[in-house]
Amino acid sequence: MRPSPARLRHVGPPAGYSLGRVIKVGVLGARGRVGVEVCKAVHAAEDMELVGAVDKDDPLDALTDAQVVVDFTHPDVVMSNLEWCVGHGIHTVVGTTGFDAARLDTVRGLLAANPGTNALIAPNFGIAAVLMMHFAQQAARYFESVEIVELHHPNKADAPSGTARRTAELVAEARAKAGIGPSPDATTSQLEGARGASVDGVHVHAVRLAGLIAHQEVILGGEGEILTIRHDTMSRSSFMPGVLLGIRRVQDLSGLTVGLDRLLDL
Ligand SMILES: NC(=O)C1=CN([C@@H]2O[C@H](COP(=O)(O)OP(=O)(O)OC[C@H]3O[C@@H](n4cnc5c(N)ncnc54)[C@H](OP(=O)(O)O)[C@@H]3O)[C@@H](O)[C@H]2O)C=CC1
Ligand SMILES: O=C(O)C1=N[C@H](C(=O)O)C[C@H](O)C1
Repeated sequence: MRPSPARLRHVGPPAGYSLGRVIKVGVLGARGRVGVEVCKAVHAAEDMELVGAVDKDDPLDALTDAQVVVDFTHPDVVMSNLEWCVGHGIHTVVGTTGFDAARLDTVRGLLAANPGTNALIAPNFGIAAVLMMHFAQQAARYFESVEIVELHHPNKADAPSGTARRTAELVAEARAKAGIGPSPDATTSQLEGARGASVDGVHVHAVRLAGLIAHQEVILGGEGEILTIRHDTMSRSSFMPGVLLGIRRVQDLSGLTVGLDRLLDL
């Protein structure tokens, strides 16, 4: 028998896990591009039951029976969704983007007021995307220059992407730890926006283009050479193994966990 690749070992039910234990799952954003995939994946999982599928203007009460709610909605509504779920003692797995340090602190406060309720918030549930971020963080300390280009479908609400923001934070953290200063840049005259947004000092450029799904390049430059780390999402089904892993694990976490990397052996 062919050995299963490590990525599959990480995403199936853990060894010793009883398939008799069915997790009741609700989905917020159920008619959205990702929400539809989540409903299909939960429905197909033997150890899960889809007990509520809610979209814009549907009553949240439809989620009352859920043990875990998955949220792929919109940065403008995710905080009130979280408030409702945590207030009802329901664990959450959140893919919706738009979380900065202040929002994460608010979530920590909500969870502290409802002990025993946990949340997993991840800017990207794709295993390859998580590895791309991890490799970028590892490489960051060896290069003088770094910039990030993220490329997405034109219906995306936020820019830059949550993944690009998080990658920039991780890269900036690694550079600071290694004592590397800002990337060299002698620009003195520019059209506003030409150099992208600065996230913790790392320049991030956002492309919105018909035909794309979700893609990112981290470009690192040093003496006479360039390293490009690129990730391409070819289908939104790629997020599902990570989402299912989050659903299976969130009940055993403690309070707030940020990033799918925290559930993997990286
Ligand atoms: N972490 C990850 O791996 C990934 C994260 N994302 C993020 O997930 C989010 C959703 O992405 P995507 O599926 O493409 O977006 P969509 O716009 O396709 O889906 C969002 C859905 O949520 C609905 N919605 C809006 N408000 C509410 C509400 N208050 N309650 C319930 N449902 C609501 C929307 O309805 P309507 O259209 O009527 O407004 C829509 O059907 C984004 O923030 C995106 O960046 C996306 C892919 C992967
Ligand atoms: O909106 C999307 O499509 C995606 N959003 C997430 C992000 O903002 O990083 C994840 C992925 O890039 C797809």
